[in-house]
Amino acid sequence: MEFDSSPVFLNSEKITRYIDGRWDSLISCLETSFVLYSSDDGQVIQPVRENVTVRDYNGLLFSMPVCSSPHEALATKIITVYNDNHLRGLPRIQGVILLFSAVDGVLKAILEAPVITAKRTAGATAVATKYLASENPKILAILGAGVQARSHFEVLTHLYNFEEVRIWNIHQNNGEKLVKELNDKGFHCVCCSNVEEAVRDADIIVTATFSKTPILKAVWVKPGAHINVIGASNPTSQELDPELMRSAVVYTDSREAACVESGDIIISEVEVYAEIGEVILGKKEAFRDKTTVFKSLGMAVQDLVSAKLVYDAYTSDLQK
Ligand SMILES: NC(=O)C1=CN([C@@H]2O[C@H](COP(=O)(O)OP(=O)(O)OC[C@H]3O[C@@H](n4cnc5c(N)ncnc54)[C@H](O)[C@@H]3O)[C@@H](O)[C@H]2O)C=CC1
Ligand SMILES: O=C(O)C1=NCCCC1
Repeated sequence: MEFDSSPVFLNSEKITRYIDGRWDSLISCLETSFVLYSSDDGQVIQPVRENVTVRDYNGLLFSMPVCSSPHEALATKIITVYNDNHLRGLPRIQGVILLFSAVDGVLKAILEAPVITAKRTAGATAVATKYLASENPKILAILGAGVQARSHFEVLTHLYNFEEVRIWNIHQNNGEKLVKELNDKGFHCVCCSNVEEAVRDADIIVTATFSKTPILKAVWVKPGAHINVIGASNPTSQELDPELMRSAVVYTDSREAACVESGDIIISEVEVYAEIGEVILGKKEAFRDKTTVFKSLGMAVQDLVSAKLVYDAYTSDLQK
Protein backbone atom coordinates (compact mmCIF):
# COMPACT_ATOMS: atom_id res chain seq x y z
CA MET A 1 0.00 0.00 0.00
CA GLU A 2 1.29 3.46 -0.93
CA PHE A 3 1.82 5.81 1.95
CA ASP A 4 1.98 9.50 1.16
CA SER A 5 3.90 10.87 4.08
CA SER A 6 4.46 14.38 2.67
CA PRO A 7 3.45 17.04 5.17
CA VAL A 8 1.54 20.05 3.88
CA PHE A 9 3.30 23.39 4.00
CA LEU A 10 1.09 26.26 5.11
CA ASN A 11 2.64 29.66 4.52
CA SER A 12 1.57 32.88 6.21
CA GLU A 13 -0.85 33.76 3.41
CA LYS A 14 -2.70 30.43 3.67
CA ILE A 15 -2.70 30.56 7.47
CA THR A 16 -4.18 34.04 7.38
CA ARG A 17 -6.94 32.74 5.09
CA TYR A 18 -7.93 30.05 7.61
CA ILE A 19 -7.51 32.02 10.81
CA ASP A 20 -8.71 35.54 9.99
CA GLY A 21 -12.18 36.38 11.24
CA ARG A 22 -12.15 33.36 13.57
CA TRP A 23 -11.33 35.03 16.88
CA ASP A 24 -14.15 33.31 18.75
CA SER A 25 -13.03 29.81 17.71
CA LEU A 26 -9.41 30.62 18.45
CA ILE A 27 -10.22 32.11 21.87
CA SER A 28 -12.26 29.04 22.74
CA CYS A 29 -9.38 26.66 21.70
CA LEU A 30 -6.93 28.73 23.74
CA GLU A 31 -9.20 28.67 26.78
CA THR A 32 -9.23 24.87 26.52
CA SER A 33 -5.44 24.80 26.18
CA PHE A 34 -5.04 26.79 29.43
CA VAL A 35 -7.32 24.35 31.23
CA LEU A 36 -5.51 21.29 29.89
CA TYR A 37 -2.13 22.74 30.81
CA SER A 38 -3.14 23.66 34.36
CA SER A 39 -4.96 20.38 35.10
CA ASP A 40 -2.95 17.84 37.06
CA ASP A 41 -3.86 14.88 34.88
CA GLY A 42 -0.94 14.92 32.43
CA GLN A 43 -3.11 15.39 29.34
CA VAL A 44 -0.65 18.00 28.15
CA ILE A 45 3.08 17.42 28.42
CA GLN A 46 4.96 20.65 27.87
CA PRO A 47 8.51 21.08 29.18
CA VAL A 48 9.93 24.57 29.67
CA ARG A 49 11.23 25.65 26.26
CA GLU A 50 14.91 25.47 25.35
CA ASN A 51 16.76 28.46 24.02
CA VAL A 52 20.15 29.05 22.49
CA THR A 53 21.77 32.48 22.45
CA VAL A 54 23.38 33.67 19.22
CA ARG A 55 25.76 36.03 20.97
CA ASP A 56 27.38 37.64 17.91
CA TYR A 57 24.09 38.71 16.35
CA ASN A 58 21.87 39.44 19.37
CA GLY A 59 19.66 36.51 18.48
CA LEU A 60 17.90 33.60 20.15
CA LEU A 61 16.68 30.23 18.93
CA PHE A 62 13.69 28.76 20.80
CA SER A 63 12.47 25.19 20.67
CA MET A 64 8.98 24.58 22.09
CA PRO A 65 7.74 20.96 22.11
CA VAL A 66 4.37 19.74 23.42
CA CYS A 67 2.07 16.71 23.39
CA SER A 68 -1.69 17.07 23.85
CA SER A 69 -3.50 13.74 24.32
CA PRO A 70 -7.03 15.12 23.82
CA HIS A 71 -5.94 16.58 20.47
CA GLU A 72 -3.99 13.40 19.56
CA ALA A 73 -1.29 15.80 18.42
CA LEU A 74 2.32 16.69 18.98
CA ALA A 75 3.87 19.99 17.98
CA THR A 76 7.14 21.82 18.16
CA LYS A 77 7.55 25.47 17.39
CA ILE A 78 11.07 26.45 16.36
CA ILE A 79 11.59 30.18 16.14
CA THR A 80 14.36 32.73 16.08
CA VAL A 81 14.04 36.04 17.87
CA TYR A 82 16.50 38.63 16.52
CA ASN A 83 16.10 41.91 18.36
CA ASP A 84 18.04 43.98 15.78
CA ASN A 85 16.15 42.66 12.75
CA HIS A 86 14.15 45.87 12.35
CA LEU A 87 17.47 47.43 11.28
CA ARG A 88 17.71 44.79 8.54
CA GLY A 89 14.10 45.35 7.48
CA LEU A 90 13.28 41.82 8.68
CA PRO A 91 10.73 40.59 11.22
CA ARG A 92 12.10 40.02 14.71
CA ILE A 93 10.36 36.64 15.03
CA GLN A 94 10.64 33.94 12.34
CA GLY A 95 10.26 30.16 12.19
CA VAL A 96 7.86 27.24 11.86
CA ILE A 97 5.47 25.02 13.78
CA LEU A 98 5.67 21.30 13.08
CA LEU A 99 2.38 19.47 13.67
CA PHE A 100 2.44 15.67 14.10
CA SER A 101 -0.16 13.00 14.77
CA ALA A 102 0.32 11.65 18.28
CA VAL A 103 -1.19 8.33 17.13
CA ASP A 104 1.49 7.28 14.63
CA GLY A 105 4.04 10.09 14.72
CA VAL A 106 3.31 11.21 11.14
CA LEU A 107 4.32 14.81 10.40
CA LYS A 108 1.09 16.36 9.12
CA ALA A 109 2.02 19.97 8.53
CA ILE A 110 4.70 22.60 8.60
CA LEU A 111 3.22 26.00 9.32
CA GLU A 112 5.02 29.33 9.20
CA ALA A 113 5.07 30.59 12.79
CA PRO A 114 4.64 34.41 12.71
CA VAL A 115 0.90 34.69 12.00
CA ILE A 116 -0.02 31.98 14.49
CA THR A 117 2.31 33.48 17.09
CA ALA A 118 0.71 36.90 16.65
CA LYS A 119 -2.86 35.59 16.80
CA ARG A 120 -2.51 32.99 19.53
CA THR A 121 -0.67 35.41 21.85
CA ALA A 122 -3.43 37.99 21.43
CA GLY A 123 -6.08 35.28 21.78
CA ALA A 124 -4.45 34.10 25.02
CA THR A 125 -4.50 37.69 26.28
CA ALA A 126 -8.18 37.86 25.38
CA VAL A 127 -8.89 34.83 27.58
CA ALA A 128 -6.97 36.32 30.54
CA THR A 129 -8.63 39.70 30.04
CA LYS A 130 -12.11 38.17 29.93
CA TYR A 131 -11.52 36.68 33.38
CA LEU A 132 -9.48 39.44 35.03
CA ALA A 133 -10.54 42.84 33.70
CA SER A 134 -13.39 44.92 35.11
CA GLU A 135 -16.79 44.17 33.55
CA ASN A 136 -17.18 47.22 31.37
CA PRO A 137 -13.75 48.50 30.29
CA LYS A 138 -13.82 51.89 28.55
CA ILE A 139 -10.20 52.78 27.88
CA LEU A 140 -7.57 50.56 26.26
CA ALA A 141 -3.88 51.53 26.20
CA ILE A 142 -1.35 49.68 24.05
CA LEU A 143 2.37 50.24 24.58
CA GLY A 144 4.26 49.21 21.44
CA ALA A 145 3.29 49.45 17.77
CA GLY A 146 4.57 46.22 16.27
CA VAL A 147 3.10 42.85 15.37
CA GLN A 148 1.72 42.07 18.83
CA ALA A 149 0.32 45.58 19.27
CA ARG A 150 -1.70 45.08 16.07
CA SER A 151 -3.04 41.62 16.95
CA HIS A 152 -3.88 42.77 20.49
CA PHE A 153 -5.75 45.78 19.13
CA GLU A 154 -7.69 43.45 16.84
CA VAL A 155 -8.72 40.93 19.45
CA LEU A 156 -9.51 43.39 22.26
CA THR A 157 -11.64 45.60 20.02
CA HIS A 158 -13.37 42.41 18.89
CA LEU A 159 -14.24 41.64 22.53
CA TYR A 160 -15.02 45.14 23.81
CA ASN A 161 -16.53 48.39 22.65
CA PHE A 162 -13.95 50.89 23.95
CA GLU A 163 -14.66 54.60 24.20
CA GLU A 164 -10.97 55.31 23.71
CA VAL A 165 -7.95 53.39 22.41
CA ARG A 166 -4.54 54.94 23.02
CA ILE A 167 -1.26 53.84 21.51
CA TRP A 168 2.24 54.77 22.60
CA ASN A 169 5.47 53.74 20.91
CA ILE A 170 9.06 54.58 21.70
CA HIS A 171 9.44 55.94 18.16
CA GLN A 172 6.41 58.18 17.93
CA ASN A 173 6.32 58.08 14.11
CA ASN A 174 5.66 54.32 14.24
CA GLY A 175 2.92 54.88 16.79
CA GLU A 176 1.37 57.48 14.49
CA LYS A 177 1.69 55.14 11.52
CA LEU A 178 -0.25 52.43 13.37
CA VAL A 179 -2.91 54.90 14.53
CA LYS A 180 -3.37 56.14 10.95
CA GLU A 181 -3.58 52.57 9.63
CA LEU A 182 -6.29 51.72 12.18
CA ASN A 183 -8.19 54.97 11.81
CA ASP A 184 -8.20 54.51 8.01
CA LYS A 185 -10.09 51.28 8.68
CA GLY A 186 -12.72 53.23 10.59
CA PHE A 187 -11.48 52.96 14.16
CA HIS A 188 -10.81 55.91 16.39
CA CYS A 189 -7.43 55.65 18.14
CA VAL A 190 -5.05 58.29 19.40
CA CYS A 191 -1.28 58.31 19.51
CA CYS A 192 0.21 59.45 22.83
CA SER A 193 3.59 61.09 23.25
CA ASN A 194 4.39 59.42 26.57
CA VAL A 195 3.44 56.34 28.56
CA GLU A 196 1.82 58.25 31.41
CA GLU A 197 -0.58 60.00 29.02
CA ALA A 198 -1.39 56.70 27.31
CA VAL A 199 -2.25 54.72 30.45
CA ARG A 200 -3.98 57.42 32.53
CA ASP A 201 -7.36 55.99 33.69
CA ALA A 202 -6.98 53.03 31.33
CA ASP A 203 -8.96 49.93 32.29
CA ILE A 204 -6.89 47.57 30.17
CA ILE A 205 -3.20 48.01 29.36
CA VAL A 206 -1.09 45.91 26.99
CA THR A 207 2.71 46.10 27.05
CA ALA A 208 4.11 44.58 23.85
CA THR A 209 7.61 45.93 23.40
CA PHE A 210 11.21 44.78 23.20
CA SER A 211 12.18 46.99 26.12
CA LYS A 212 14.65 45.49 28.57
CA THR A 213 13.92 48.02 31.31
CA PRO A 214 10.56 49.00 32.89
CA ILE A 215 8.39 51.32 30.82
CA LEU A 216 5.25 51.28 33.00
CA LYS A 217 5.18 52.76 36.51
CA ALA A 218 2.82 52.02 39.39
CA VAL A 219 1.88 55.68 39.96
CA TRP A 220 0.49 56.02 36.43
CA VAL A 221 -1.84 53.02 36.65
CA LYS A 222 -5.45 53.29 37.80
CA PRO A 223 -6.17 50.96 40.76
CA GLY A 224 -8.21 48.03 39.45
CA ALA A 225 -6.71 48.15 35.94
CA HIS A 226 -5.81 44.90 34.18
CA ILE A 227 -2.36 44.75 32.56
CA ASN A 228 -1.29 42.19 29.97
CA VAL A 229 2.49 41.93 29.91
CA ILE A 230 3.51 40.40 26.59
CA GLY A 231 7.16 41.38 26.18
CA ALA A 232 10.18 40.88 28.48
CA SER A 233 10.24 37.12 27.98
CA ASN A 234 13.62 36.55 29.55
CA PRO A 235 14.96 36.68 33.10
CA THR A 236 16.87 39.95 32.66
CA SER A 237 14.20 42.05 30.93
CA GLN A 238 11.29 43.94 32.49
CA GLU A 239 8.38 45.96 31.13
CA LEU A 240 6.85 46.80 34.51
CA ASP A 241 8.27 48.70 37.42
CA PRO A 242 8.82 46.27 40.39
CA GLU A 243 6.58 48.49 42.54
CA LEU A 244 3.73 47.91 40.08
CA MET A 245 4.37 44.16 40.03
CA ARG A 246 4.28 44.11 43.85
CA SER A 247 1.06 46.10 44.03
CA ALA A 248 -0.82 43.77 41.68
CA VAL A 249 -2.23 40.26 41.81
CA VAL A 250 -0.01 38.38 39.37
CA TYR A 251 -1.33 35.70 37.02
CA THR A 252 0.55 33.86 34.30
CA ASP A 253 0.16 31.15 31.67
CA SER A 254 2.78 28.77 33.10
CA ARG A 255 4.10 29.15 36.62
CA GLU A 256 7.00 26.83 35.80
CA ALA A 257 8.09 29.00 32.86
CA ALA A 258 7.44 32.30 34.65
CA CYS A 259 9.80 31.40 37.48
CA VAL A 260 12.72 30.90 35.09
CA GLU A 261 11.89 33.18 32.14
CA SER A 262 10.14 36.30 33.40
CA GLY A 263 12.36 39.18 34.50
CA ASP A 264 9.27 41.01 35.73
CA ILE A 265 8.56 38.19 38.17
CA ILE A 266 12.13 37.18 39.04
CA ILE A 267 13.59 40.68 39.56
CA SER A 268 10.57 41.97 41.49
CA GLU A 269 10.57 38.79 43.59
CA VAL A 270 6.78 38.53 43.38
CA GLU A 271 4.69 35.42 43.88
CA VAL A 272 2.58 34.21 41.01
CA TYR A 273 -0.93 34.01 42.48
CA ALA A 274 -2.33 31.69 39.80
CA GLU A 275 -2.07 30.29 36.31
CA ILE A 276 -4.96 31.53 34.21
CA GLY A 277 -5.96 27.88 33.68
CA GLU A 278 -6.45 27.53 37.45
CA VAL A 279 -8.82 30.52 37.36
CA ILE A 280 -10.83 29.02 34.50
CA LEU A 281 -10.96 25.72 36.42
CA GLY A 282 -12.34 27.60 39.45
CA LYS A 283 -9.37 26.61 41.61
CA LYS A 284 -8.20 30.22 42.03
CA GLU A 285 -10.03 33.51 42.25
CA ALA A 286 -10.26 36.19 39.56
CA PHE A 287 -9.73 39.49 41.40
CA ARG A 288 -11.48 41.76 38.91
CA ASP A 289 -11.64 44.68 41.36
CA LYS A 290 -7.91 44.67 42.09
CA THR A 291 -5.04 45.66 39.86
CA THR A 292 -4.16 42.48 37.99
CA VAL A 293 -1.20 41.50 35.83
CA PHE A 294 -1.29 38.69 33.31
CA LYS A 295 2.33 37.81 32.58
CA SER A 296 2.23 36.06 29.22
CA LEU A 297 5.26 33.97 28.29
CA GLY A 298 3.66 32.05 25.44
CA MET A 299 3.09 28.31 25.48
CA ALA A 300 3.66 25.53 22.95
CA VAL A 301 0.19 24.15 23.65
CA GLN A 302 -1.24 27.46 22.37
CA ASP A 303 0.68 26.92 19.13
CA LEU A 304 -0.56 23.33 18.93
CA VAL A 305 -4.26 24.16 19.28
CA SER A 306 -3.97 27.11 16.87
CA ALA A 307 -1.99 25.11 14.28
CA LYS A 308 -4.59 22.34 14.53
CA LEU A 309 -7.43 24.82 14.05
CA VAL A 310 -5.78 26.05 10.84
CA TYR A 311 -4.80 22.56 9.61
CA ASP A 312 -8.29 21.14 10.21
CA ALA A 313 -9.87 24.08 8.34
CA TYR A 314 -7.43 23.58 5.48
CA THR A 315 -8.05 19.82 5.18
CA SER A 316 -11.82 20.18 5.42
CA ASP A 317 -11.63 22.79 2.63
CA LEU A 318 -9.70 20.29 0.46
CA GLN A 319 -12.49 17.75 0.86
CA LYS A 320 -15.16 20.11 -0.48
N1 LIG B 1 4.13 36.32 25.35
C1 LIG B 1 4.18 35.77 24.16
O1 LIG B 1 3.59 34.72 23.91
C2 LIG B 1 4.93 36.44 23.08
C3 LIG B 1 5.67 37.54 23.36
N2 LIG B 1 6.34 38.21 22.37
C4 LIG B 1 7.07 39.40 22.78
O2 LIG B 1 6.27 40.55 22.51
C5 LIG B 1 7.10 41.69 22.29
C6 LIG B 1 6.69 42.37 20.99
O3 LIG B 1 6.86 41.48 19.91
P1 LIG B 1 6.43 41.90 18.42
O4 LIG B 1 5.26 42.77 18.46
O5 LIG B 1 6.39 40.64 17.63
O6 LIG B 1 7.71 42.72 17.98
P2 LIG B 1 7.81 43.94 16.95
O7 LIG B 1 9.22 44.01 16.55
O8 LIG B 1 6.81 43.79 15.87
O9 LIG B 1 7.42 45.19 17.84
C7 LIG B 1 8.23 45.56 18.92
C8 LIG B 1 7.82 46.92 19.45
O10 LIG B 1 8.66 47.23 20.57
C9 LIG B 1 9.15 48.56 20.41
N3 LIG B 1 10.42 48.67 21.13
C10 LIG B 1 11.61 48.17 20.77
N4 LIG B 1 12.54 48.48 21.68
C11 LIG B 1 11.92 49.17 22.65
C12 LIG B 1 12.32 49.78 23.86
N5 LIG B 1 13.59 49.70 24.27
N6 LIG B 1 11.40 50.42 24.61
C13 LIG B 1 10.12 50.50 24.22
N7 LIG B 1 9.68 49.95 23.07
C14 LIG B 1 10.56 49.30 22.31
C15 LIG B 1 9.26 48.76 18.92
O11 LIG B 1 9.27 50.13 18.60
C16 LIG B 1 7.99 48.04 18.45
O12 LIG B 1 6.88 48.87 18.53
C17 LIG B 1 8.54 41.14 22.29
O13 LIG B 1 9.10 41.33 23.54
C18 LIG B 1 8.36 39.63 22.02
O14 LIG B 1 9.41 38.85 22.53
C19 LIG B 1 6.24 37.84 21.07
C20 LIG B 1 5.53 36.73 20.73
C21 LIG B 1 4.85 35.92 21.71
O1 LIG C 1 5.78 32.03 22.86
C1 LIG C 1 6.38 32.58 21.92
O2 LIG C 1 6.15 32.31 20.75
C2 LIG C 1 7.39 33.59 22.25
N1 LIG C 1 7.51 33.93 23.45
C3 LIG C 1 8.43 34.89 23.93
C4 LIG C 1 9.48 35.28 22.98
C5 LIG C 1 9.07 35.27 21.59
C6 LIG C 1 8.16 34.18 21.18
